[in-house]
Amino acid sequence: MKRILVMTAVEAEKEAFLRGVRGDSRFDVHEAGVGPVSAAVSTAMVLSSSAFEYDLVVSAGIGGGFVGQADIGSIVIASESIAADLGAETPEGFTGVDKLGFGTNRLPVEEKLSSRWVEALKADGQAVRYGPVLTLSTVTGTAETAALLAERIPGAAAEAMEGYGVAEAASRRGVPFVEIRAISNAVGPRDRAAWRIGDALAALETASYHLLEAISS
Ligand SMILES: O=C(O)c1cccc(C(=O)CC[C@H]2O[C@@H](n3cnc4c(=O)[nH]cnc43)[C@H](O)[C@@H]2O)c1
Repeated sequence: MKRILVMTAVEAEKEAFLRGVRGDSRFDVHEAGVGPVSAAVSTAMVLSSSAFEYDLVVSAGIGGGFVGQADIGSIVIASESIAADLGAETPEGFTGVDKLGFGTNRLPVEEKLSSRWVEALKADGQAVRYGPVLTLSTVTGTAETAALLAERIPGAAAEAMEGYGVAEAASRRGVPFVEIRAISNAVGPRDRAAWRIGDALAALETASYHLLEAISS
């Protein structure tokens, strides 16, 4: 693999990723900003202006883990990226754009690489989960919303705010996509005191190191 574009929301995530890949020159890491729109626009701008042809686009950062799926400090590698609030509120509950007939709110990942990444992390004894990662414009802040999301998307492992935007931009250019989330908090009642951002950034650094192994195997 010759050239990999990595999009993080903020600088702290970018720095953690760069530490993990030991400055490997195949990686271009950019800050995308917080949220799906900023992430999509930033990714599209890099892809359209870069002198490089990228072999892979990665959305990397911290995220919330669904209780029972991904503990704080663990890693989630996305099995798919889901725009979980892209749709309509109806009397029967949320209906996604796919069911409304307006396209899709699920985008695929590069599965072989994602699986190799999971195996490399497991071989190193890291806590890792392979499952759907939700992209939302609003951070879940109640147990009720967390339960609704988990019911609507069985197996949902993590939520964040950028992955689907990055995936959409990559998809438009036909570039394979993967997403990694290092878990900083539990999805549910808002409790900023419970965040473990430092632990999540350390996990993100470790995980990015194992991406080196996954792309080489
Ligand atoms: O103010 C709060 O209660 C709160 C709780 C969790 C996350 C936030 C953020 O503003 C984080 C935004 C930033 O970090 C990613 N992230 C991390 N945890 C989550 C989450 O549980 N749900 C969604 N995004 C999360 C996200 O990708 C952003 O880049 C505030």
